[in-house]
Amino acid sequence: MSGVPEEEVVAKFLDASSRGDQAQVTSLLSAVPSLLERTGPRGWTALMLAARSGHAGVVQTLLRHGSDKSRVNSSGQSASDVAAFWGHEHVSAFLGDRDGAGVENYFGSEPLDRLSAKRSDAAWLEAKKKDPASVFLLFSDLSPMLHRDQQGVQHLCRLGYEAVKDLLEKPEPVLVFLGVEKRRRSATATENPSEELPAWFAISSNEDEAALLGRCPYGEQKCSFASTPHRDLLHLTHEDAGVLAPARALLAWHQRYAFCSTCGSATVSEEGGHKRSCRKQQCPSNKGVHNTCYPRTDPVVIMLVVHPDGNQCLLGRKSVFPAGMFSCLAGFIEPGETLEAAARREVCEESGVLVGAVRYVSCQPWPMPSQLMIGCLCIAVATDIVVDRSEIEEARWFPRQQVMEALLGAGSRPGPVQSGLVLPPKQTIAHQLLRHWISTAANL
Ligand SMILES: NC(=O)C1=CN([C@@H]2O[C@H](COP(=O)(O)OP(=O)(O)OC[C@H]3O[C@@H](n4cnc5c(N)ncnc54)[C@H](O)[C@@H]3O)[C@@H](O)[C@H]2O)C=CC1
Ligand SMILES: [Mg+2]
Ligand SMILES: [Mg+2]
Ligand SMILES: [Mg+2]
Ligand SMILES: [Zn+2]
Repeated sequence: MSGVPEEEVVAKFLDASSRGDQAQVTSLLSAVPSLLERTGPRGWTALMLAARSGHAGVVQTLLRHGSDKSRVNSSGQSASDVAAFWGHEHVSAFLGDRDGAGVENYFGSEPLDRLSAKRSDAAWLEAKKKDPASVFLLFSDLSPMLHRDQQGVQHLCRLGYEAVKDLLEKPEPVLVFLGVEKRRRSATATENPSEELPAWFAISSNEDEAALLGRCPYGEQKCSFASTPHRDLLHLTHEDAGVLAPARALLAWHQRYAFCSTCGSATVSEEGGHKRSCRKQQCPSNKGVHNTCYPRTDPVVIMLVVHPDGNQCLLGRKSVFPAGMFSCLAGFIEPGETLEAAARREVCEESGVLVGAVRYVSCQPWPMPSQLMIGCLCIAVATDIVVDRSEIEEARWFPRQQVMEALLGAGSRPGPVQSGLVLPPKQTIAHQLLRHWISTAANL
């Protein structure tokens, strides 16, 4: 058995994978390694077939041989999607990927341990600020300083204490303690478990941007400040995006809450930048429990509404979207409202469609400036569309096939695809809700 494998061998290999016959899978692979990525009907690989039947041993063998877990079948489903649909959680655990597509939403990773108890320990915070191992992220008007590495990947610039010392010495610098690095699970035996890992801070400055770039450790040519946050901040690594989300939301809050909303006096930053208290001692906001001194997070519900026929979904477009782009409907949750009620109200207000069941799927911090996007899948009970033109320009039911084709075409940047439909990029929860629907619909 050498050269291009015969169809018969391919069929035997795919069949062994579906049956969970690990011995046969291993022996066929060692004789013909190129079998690994061969596909059967509708683009199903051995990995997808093993995942569908929950054969963890075969899945691990195929992954060890280098099977590509990001590959999708002709319906746009990955092996991880298939395993999740059939409830094989033990299998989807090793098929999950952390860099974009599945399990974790962009802006949602938590690479730092927030250590909230240390925020009120002024001496500890002071020592951490001066620690040469500490990392400072520098922001100018809510834009972080970024640098591009040789592979073209964008990172947050990590500055040391010496580079920002003078900014820290200014009266009341806008500084936020973000947390300390998490200990890596593969810590070596020589590592001291009680040793503290580097602390991270975000600092905002209104100094001239060119002067700030001069502080960059990578050389000012390689660094820049993001000019269009909604676009430029979507191209960081997953971990950097997870640090940026709280940093930007907190700095935006400091920028906007310089005065007490109860009495109008100036406020002062406390607790490592996680609280702003009124300077006037007798102010009611300084007594009892008040939410005026804590950073705000605005809950927004975002819905993928599915037609009762199960084969179409409702998408809308705002007039500011790029040509051809449609996305999930979304709206702020109002005080005293459940997320289910908000989902039904926003869909009805914006499109006239009536929603029945609402099911939570996943959420995403959205630091522009401080929303928490709560993603739901909804089932429509009345499908006539009457658009509220003051909120959205158009809403339409899109067939599953068209969404699938557009998803396959939607990379990290929106771009026209054959179907004419442009979807938001994979870093948005809107995109992930669409993927979720496609992967849990027919053909599995
Ligand atoms: N990550 C993603 O995939 C997506 C994120 N979004 C975000 O969700 C947010 C909300 O979606 P919209 O359709 O605009 O909401 P929406 O349908 O509730 O309409 C927005 C209007 O609601 C009012 N409003 C009520 N509470 C508000 C608050 N706390 N802050 C600001 N405005 C408030 C304002 O008049 C505003 O113009 C957007 O700002 C956008 O940033 C929206 C869609 C996709
Ligand atoms: Mg609305
Ligand atoms: Mg809306
Ligand atoms: Mg609204
Ligand atoms: Zn006050």
